Amino acid sequence: MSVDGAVAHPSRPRVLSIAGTDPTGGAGVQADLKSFAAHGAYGMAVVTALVAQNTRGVRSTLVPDVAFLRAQLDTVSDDVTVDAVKIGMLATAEVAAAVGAWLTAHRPPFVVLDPVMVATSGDRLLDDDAVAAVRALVALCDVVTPNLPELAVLADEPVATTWPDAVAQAGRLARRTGVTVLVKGGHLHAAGSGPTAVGSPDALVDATSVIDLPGERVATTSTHGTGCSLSAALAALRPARPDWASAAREAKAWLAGAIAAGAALRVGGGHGPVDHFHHAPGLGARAFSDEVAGALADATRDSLAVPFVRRLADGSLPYDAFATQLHQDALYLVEYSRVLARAAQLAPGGVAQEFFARGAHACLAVERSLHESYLARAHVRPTGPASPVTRAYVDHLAAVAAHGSYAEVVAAVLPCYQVYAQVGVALLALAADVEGHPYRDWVATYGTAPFTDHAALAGRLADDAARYVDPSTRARMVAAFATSCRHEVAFFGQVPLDAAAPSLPGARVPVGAR
Ligand SMILES: Nc1ncnc2c1ncn2[C@@H]1O[C@H](COP(=O)(O)OP(=O)(O)O)[C@@H](O)[C@H]1O
Ligand SMILES: Cc1ncc(COP(=O)(O)O)c(N)n1
Repeated sequence: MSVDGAVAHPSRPRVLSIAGTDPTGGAGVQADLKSFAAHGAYGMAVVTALVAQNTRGVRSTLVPDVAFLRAQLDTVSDDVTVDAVKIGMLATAEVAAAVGAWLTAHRPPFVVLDPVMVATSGDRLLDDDAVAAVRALVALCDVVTPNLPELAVLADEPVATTWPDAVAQAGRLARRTGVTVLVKGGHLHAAGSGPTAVGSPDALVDATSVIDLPGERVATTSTHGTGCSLSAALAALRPARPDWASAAREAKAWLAGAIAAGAALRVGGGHGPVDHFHHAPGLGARAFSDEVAGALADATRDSLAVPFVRRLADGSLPYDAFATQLHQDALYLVEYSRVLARAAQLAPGGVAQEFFARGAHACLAVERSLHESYLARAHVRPTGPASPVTRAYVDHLAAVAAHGSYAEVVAAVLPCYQVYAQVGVALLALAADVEGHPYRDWVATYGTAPFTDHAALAGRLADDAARYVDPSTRARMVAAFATSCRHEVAFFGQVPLDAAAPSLPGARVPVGAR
């Protein structure tokens, strides 16, 4: 008896695969477990046969003693409540009988049988003398999922060559056994009905009704394990769906996407597997912001340690030093605006394009207001070209903008938002302790919304951009971000403090993006 507390409702259906193996992961228990996970089920597996196979074919099969199979089955059911079962490759009559005996003793609520007989590669996976045992097992299940040749064997009739014939044959099998038949049309073309118009239909057929499950045919060789994956999806979905038809429709739609995405996996040179997780493309990917969080934290810490920033924090920074820095900032912003405009040009559209286009405009607006406010008040109004430090930063950004993809440009411009936001938040907290702090308003521009919101949104846009890039682009994104971080620190440290005049309190700052 299972002891896992059958009273409490489990967070996920507990679904068991009873099947053979495929070490290349496309069929058998390996495919079933992926299919279970892809549908949110907790997967378990009992192995009926060890199969040395790959996408090209089966080399050999080892069927463990049936006593060991029974031991595996009992080990599961003695401990775990099984909500649904998917049965696949049975290999021999003895294995089929042992599974039948276990099912009779421990009948889980939902049982799907994929009557595996021949692999996509053409290799036999069921002994000839095991057919009677599989037929006997059918009666113990809820749904059986034969392809056309398997349907013919179970019905003991010739292979159907047209789809209406196949559905009619499934109806006869359903009436004879009392079991629902999910008949699969993937073999229709091989059965000789021609490549046109038929698509890849399936149908859920019971004694009295036929539910069509139409499907487009995908032109691909990635069909290894399609039957395994479909039947496993059906078992995984059924405990959380109202009926078999809902589960089957959903499983079929998912499988179509999995087949279409299979070739991109680049697994094997024969009939490749399907992509069980095609519907979750971001799975396993680390967010770009998480990956560069260390570089951002280092740049923030190093910036806060720069004498210029420390004296900005305690309010003792001489005003002309501040003005000299802002002059460089203004020169920087004019060039940074061009790079943001490039990001807007390359952006996929929508929020990203608008964000960067607005940012490009805001830089020019802020540059103008810096001249009208802070710089106008300096004792000696700073003039002159960009410093080597400013130039180096701008050149780096321009190089990425000229040669890089959208994702790289976003990564390169991000530290300007994020280092300033983080430094701004820290400075604002420090400035709060200083009465009459002369730079409080300037600091607040970067340490509060909307600037901090803009920095966060820029981070999310970088995460979005990073999600689908290849590994080398991702590495260039990280490098561009890290380089910009170093330029940010150098930018804060570029004004020599000794030569500066005394501080001038009461500064006012325009609000806007940096
Ligand atoms: N080329 C294809 N395009 C779309 N769906 C397919 C294709 N080949 C098979 N299918 C679908 O995959 C599932 C398995 O079908 P089938 O190949 O008939 O069974 P099996 O894998 O057991 O031989 C069915 O839902 C079928 O409609
Ligand atoms: C262990 C095992 N079970 C089933 C299949 C059938 O695969 P397909 O779904 O491609 O017919 C297989 N190749 N290997």
